[in-house]
Amino acid sequence: MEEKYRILVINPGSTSTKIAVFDDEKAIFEETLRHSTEELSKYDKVYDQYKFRKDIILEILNKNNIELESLNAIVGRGGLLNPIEGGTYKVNEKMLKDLKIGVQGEHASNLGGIIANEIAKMIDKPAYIVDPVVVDEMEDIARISGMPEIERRSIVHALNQKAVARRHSKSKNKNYEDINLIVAHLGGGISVGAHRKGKIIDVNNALDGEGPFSPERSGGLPVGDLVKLCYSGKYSEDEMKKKIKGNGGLVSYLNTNDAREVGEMIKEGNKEAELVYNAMAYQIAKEIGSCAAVLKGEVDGIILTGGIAYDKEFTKWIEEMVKFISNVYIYPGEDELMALAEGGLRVLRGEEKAKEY
Ligand SMILES: Nc1ncnc2c1ncn2[C@@H]1O[C@H](COP(=O)(O)OP(=O)(O)OP(=O)(O)O)[C@@H](O)[C@H]1O
Ligand SMILES: CCCC(=O)O
Repeated sequence: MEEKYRILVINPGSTSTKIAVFDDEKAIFEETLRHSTEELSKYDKVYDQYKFRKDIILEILNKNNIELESLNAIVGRGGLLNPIEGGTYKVNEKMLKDLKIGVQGEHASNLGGIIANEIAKMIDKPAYIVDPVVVDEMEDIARISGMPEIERRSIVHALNQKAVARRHSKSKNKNYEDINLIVAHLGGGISVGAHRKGKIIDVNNALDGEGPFSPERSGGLPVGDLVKLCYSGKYSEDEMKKKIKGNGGLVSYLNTNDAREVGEMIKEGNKEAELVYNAMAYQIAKEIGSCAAVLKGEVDGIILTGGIAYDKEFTKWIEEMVKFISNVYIYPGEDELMALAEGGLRVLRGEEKAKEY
């Protein structure tokens, strides 16, 4: 009989930690632990939160009668490590060091590998991360920015993009590694990736001012005007960074990062809201068009996923602009916990070898 595996998965976000325990592909419980600004403001750095978050996870496992010893592995969401190719990675010392210092910056997901490792150590079981946001499968040609001092980087919702792309391929009885897809993750940040035969060969950097604007990020900007604003004396460096990430996009025009609220504004006749929301769809469609060029027009499907993909009117605007390229498929929301479990299971079952960071 086939062996069964029990996996704890941990997905730390900026204001929450989502956890679940899976018996093979079946979630036996799932919980979102919310952290108030007050709780988190005690900590200077993201890394300093790890013990606080780990202790709550252990408490919840205990409350749900999950014996730590019953777990076969712990899988955390991977963070801003050095660029790596997609897959499941064993947490090792070098990774822990880079997650701790935030080698490419601070991000709540840096805690995923750290907490997974801490819990795994208690029971002498392996800890893994899967498809972190730094998955980098870009081709050399895509790295050239046009200014030698600046190289383009891949920062992408790889976990959800790859999980949805695999799920879609399976539904079409194809291997992800045999087809070409364009995947647009429409969340708080937006990344649009060109997937060629299982690799994301180009994508906009979703954290740092590339691609479409998003609910709270500016996306790409006219650079001359941006330089002028930086030197206008009106804003500090931190304030400028905040205008690009955090207070950019929908927030800067409409004072909300909630696409549902924008939908309500439009229903109430707010013309500015309509124009701005429409512009976000327009920029996403343009980015999909760029990916189609990267894939030389050989596109087996366009996938829209993430929270905003629930908005049928919004996805219709995009579809109208890009359906000439390929069929559009909608996978609303994200299933990152399941994606983490699937990544762990592929290794435990010997279908994939864990990679070394
Ligand atoms: N039913 C819905 N209809 C329209 N928009 C929605 C719906 N549900 C969520 N959203 C929007 O989706 C956005 C958040 O998406 P999501 O939850 O994927 O992002 P996140 O996990 O916070 O960030 P990220 O995906 O960048 O990691 C918000 O703007 C939210 O308003
Ligand atoms: C791709 C970066 C993840 C995020 O939106 O924070």
